[in-house]
Amino acid sequence: MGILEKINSIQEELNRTQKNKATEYHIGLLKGKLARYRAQLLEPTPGGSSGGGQGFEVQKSGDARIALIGFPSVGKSSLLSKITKTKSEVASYAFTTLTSVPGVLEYNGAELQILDLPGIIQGASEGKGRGRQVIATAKTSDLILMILDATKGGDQRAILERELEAVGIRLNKEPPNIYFKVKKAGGLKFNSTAPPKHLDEKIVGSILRDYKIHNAEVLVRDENCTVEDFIDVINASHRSYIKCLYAYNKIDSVSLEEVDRLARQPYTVVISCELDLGLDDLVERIWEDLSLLRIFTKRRGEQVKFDDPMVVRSNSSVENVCDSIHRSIKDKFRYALVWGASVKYSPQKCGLSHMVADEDVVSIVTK
Ligand SMILES: Nc1nc2c(ncn2[C@@H]2O[C@H](COP(=O)(O)OP(=O)(O)OP(=O)(O)O)[C@@H](O)[C@H]2O)c(=O)[nH]1
Ligand SMILES: [K+]
Ligand SMILES: [Mg+2]
Repeated sequence: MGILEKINSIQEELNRTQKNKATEYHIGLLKGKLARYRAQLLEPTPGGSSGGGQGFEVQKSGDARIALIGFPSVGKSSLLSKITKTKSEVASYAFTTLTSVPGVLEYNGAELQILDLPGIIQGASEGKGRGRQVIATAKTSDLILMILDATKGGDQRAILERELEAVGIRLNKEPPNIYFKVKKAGGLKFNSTAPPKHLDEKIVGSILRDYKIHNAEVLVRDENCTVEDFIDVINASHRSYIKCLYAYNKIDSVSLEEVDRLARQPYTVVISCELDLGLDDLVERIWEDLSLLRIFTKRRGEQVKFDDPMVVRSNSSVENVCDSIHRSIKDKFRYALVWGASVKYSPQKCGLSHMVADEDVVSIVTK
């Protein structure tokens, strides 16, 4: 049996199995197996073409990457053409876009790379259409912008989420709070800070045996962790935790009541590329979701250039700021003077580990 058939047969068995206390253990094991086969599917085959599918990978550029994901003809290319200077072909037929088309959105002094991609369809994660390549590209992004068609109701959103889930993308979720380490000997050491409600040593041990892992340390730090969370932790190298913003396009063609209903969904904005509605709000939400920080660097004796910020990721320290300026600056680092929201006094003398905040001014003092 090929991997795809194995995946399908497990999927069928999962669909057949009623969910209750008695089958919980069996379902957990099946899910563990499913994740193992899916991971194999994504491994590049030796000598052959890569299962993950690089295909049309574009060079990353700018301060962050945003991938446009959605069914065909929902308006991905229309959006790229609206919010960047790049023109991507727009047409009423499906699969107009056949490769990835990068555009640049300049906002708040940052350069954001927006990737227009071919439409994906149900079954994309198993290689339907160019789905596998599209999803592999989405996995490299800092934010997924899921474009949905407001006129098409139904479960577009859920179908796309399942396709992304199937290749290990986790949307708007933090990595599970479980410590996991494979050991050379000593069997399974299972511990938790508080008794987990949905996990126990028996299921954890069985899933690990299926992965041929016999010695490991597991510490569950959150009582709400599920079997799925534990499976994600074993497969951590295949998991990507990515923020997702949902944009319903074509709101010009539905009733106000429907627009209102869609706009109330979590992580959602409503837009019309055709009538230019909601696009400014969308860009602002993209910026917020990326949580980028603007840092103004100041050389000794010079004025701060407030029109030219340096952009770093959230949770950045003075050390990260140094690395963004120049690779070797850390070797000569004495201290940093920081003005702004991250310090009590302005300026304050700070070390490499000091965490910076949006719009801080940083001056590096070197030896
Ligand atoms: N009514 C309406 N139509 C729109 C809107 N935005 C795009 N369209 C139309 O939707 C159709 C598809 O637009 P595209 O931008 O090509 O869609 P796409 O998602 O890039 O399509 P593929 O590349 O084929 O996957 C075109 O006929 C557009 O004119 C909108 O806001 N309202
Ligand atoms: K189209
Ligand atoms: Mg397109």
